[in-house]
Parts: sequence; C-alpha cells; structure tokens
Amino acid sequence: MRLHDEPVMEIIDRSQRSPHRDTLFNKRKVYGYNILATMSESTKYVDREIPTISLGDFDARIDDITTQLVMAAEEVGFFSITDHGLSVEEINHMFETSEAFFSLPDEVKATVPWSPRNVGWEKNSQIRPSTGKPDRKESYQLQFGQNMKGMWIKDEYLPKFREDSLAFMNRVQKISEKLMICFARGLGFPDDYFIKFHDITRPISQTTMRLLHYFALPEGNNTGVYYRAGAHCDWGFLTLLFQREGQGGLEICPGREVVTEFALGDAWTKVDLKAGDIICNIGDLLMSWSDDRFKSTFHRVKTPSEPGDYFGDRYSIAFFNQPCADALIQGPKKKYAMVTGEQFTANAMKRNFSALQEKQRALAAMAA
Ligand SMILES: O=C(O)CCC(=O)C(=O)O
Ligand SMILES: [Fe+2]
Repeated sequence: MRLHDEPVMEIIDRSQRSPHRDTLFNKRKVYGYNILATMSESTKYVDREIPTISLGDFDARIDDITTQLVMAAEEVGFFSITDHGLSVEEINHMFETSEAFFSLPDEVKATVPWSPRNVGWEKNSQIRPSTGKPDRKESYQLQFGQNMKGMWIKDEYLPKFREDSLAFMNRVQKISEKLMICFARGLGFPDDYFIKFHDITRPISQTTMRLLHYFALPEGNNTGVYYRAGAHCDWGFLTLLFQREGQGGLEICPGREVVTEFALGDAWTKVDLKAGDIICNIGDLLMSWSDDRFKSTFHRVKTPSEPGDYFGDRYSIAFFNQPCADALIQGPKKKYAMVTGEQFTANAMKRNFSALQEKQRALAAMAA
C-alpha cells in the first residue's frame, strides 16, 4: 500500500472560522471516526450553483472572465468552463486512448509502475485519510518532464500513446495558462506570475495528467465496502477535470475557510456536466497563495449505493497544475510564511500521512 499526495489538514483553526459559514455548512471533523457514523446513512444533498464560465473571445473579455473566475473561486472553489478551445472530439479521443491503456493486461501496465515522483500506473492502492481504505480504481500518472523517463507505455503495446497524450496535455496546459493569468490579475500579480512557476518546458516540471478508471460495482448497497475516490482536497494549484457524460459520481462539499483547516460540511452537491465542458477546482496551493481567498473544496467520487447512482465502469481525466520545485509561494497579504514548491509538497505529504495514521488508529479502535 502506498500513500498518495492529497494533503489533509489536521488542525481546525477555530479562531479563523466565520460564524456565518459555520451555520451554513454545519462543519464537523471528518477524518476521525465521524465519517464512519455516516456510512450507513443515506447521503444528504443540497443544491448549490456551480458556475459555468465561457472563455470565448478571451482577450477581449478577459476582465469579465476574471471577475467571474474570482467570484467562483471565492464562493465554491469549483466551476466549469466552456468555449475553451478543446473540441469534444479531442476530449473523446483522449478518453479512447485512456480506455485503450486500461484495457491492457495488468502485467503490461505493470511495466510502468507508479513511483513517488507521481508518475506511472497504480491499482487499488491510493489510501485517502478520509476513508483509511484504498480507492477502488486504477490510474496512470503522466508528466511532461524528466520524471517520465522509462514511464511511458511502450509503442509496441499501445502505438502513439505518448504522442497523443502529450498533444492533449499541451492543449490543456494552454487552457490552464489562461486561467492562471486571470487568477494572477485577481490577486494583483503580473499576468505571467503563475505561468512562470508552472513552466512545463522545464525538465523539473511536476504538472501531472492522471487517467482514471473506476471499476464497475454491483448494483445495490456498496457503502462501507468500496470507495471510488474518498473525500479529499487537491493539493496542487488548479485541477482541470474531464468527465464522461452519463458517468456521474463527482460530488463537492464546500465550506472550508482556511487551508490549515480540516473540516467539511455534511451536505454534498452532485456535479453535473455537459459534454465538452471542463470542471475546474482550486487546489490547496492556490488557496494558500491567495491567503485563503480562493477555496480548495472537498470532493469525492461517490461509491454508487443508492437508486439513480451510476454503477458502471467510470473513466475520468484530471490535469493537476503543480508548481516547479523551486517556485516561491506566498500570497499578496503574506498570511503564510514563504515556502518553495518542494517544501509545500513535503508539508502536504506530512499532513496527509499523519491524518491517515489518525484515521487508521480510529478504525482499529472501532474494530477492537
Ligand atoms: O474522477 C473524478 O471525477 C475526480 C478525481 C479526483 O478528484 C482526483 O483524482 O483528485
Ligand atoms: Fe481531486
């Protein structure tokens, strides 16, 4: 078993909680035993608007787009974008490429095994501190730089996989860079401020595209047995998510006020999508870099267990914008001490690890 990269925060900083938000979201600590108490209950849902923002006519509309993005980042931390320039055909082609990879025999996929540089293939091994159990899925992490040496599936197994994946990744990077310009403006930084720190042409780039395949589950009540993707926040800067229509399950739970806080509400909101839209979410890095103005929101892929849930094989693609190791991270208000990209990641891993240990101790105590 290995520990992946999503950070979780063990400290609830009560001094910084907004009383208004507290009544809105009814927060509670999630990674203790509380989450277990919810397993047999049916999910509580609430409607929340997840803004849809058009990037069309970007140069002429940049001020308007920036306003909309900043508002979405401040309020929900999730938004979908349209008119981003990627066609439905291009997205579908990447999904077909991904499905072709996942349908290879495990022995072949194991020729590119996951490594802690966050590249490679894993199966049923990512343990989230929110569940203490591995997600039931497989994923293949791809990067642009030197970490991918020897980690691309060979052409003899899947011709053109590397070429097609890199072409898609470069297209998604360009969209990310548009969003980075807007978020830099929103925080009063120069336009290219975030782009420079996420330069994918540098060999030390850590930006990662993750292809995901969640296995089909038996229809019925799977709760407590399987997890698709346990509740977590992404630790990077910004995530761009591609989903397939009809393969639902992504849910969000806003309410986190400070990046050092480790709590979430008890009501989830399903994320619906239209073909071709990209769902985006703020990661902990941008939350920290914005002095907590932009929210990194808890989300999960729900284990299908109730009527109306999607039980079949589910494919998704996540593009994580990660800083280069030498990026210097500090918000305009200097709320948090300056850290490098490398330190930020190390701190996130450390918090993740101690939260996971806490969760596993709680699970063991319940079993005893
Ligand atoms: O598969 C999805 O829809 C979400 C995946 C996700 O949140 C992640 O990998 O961080
Ligand atoms: Fe995520």
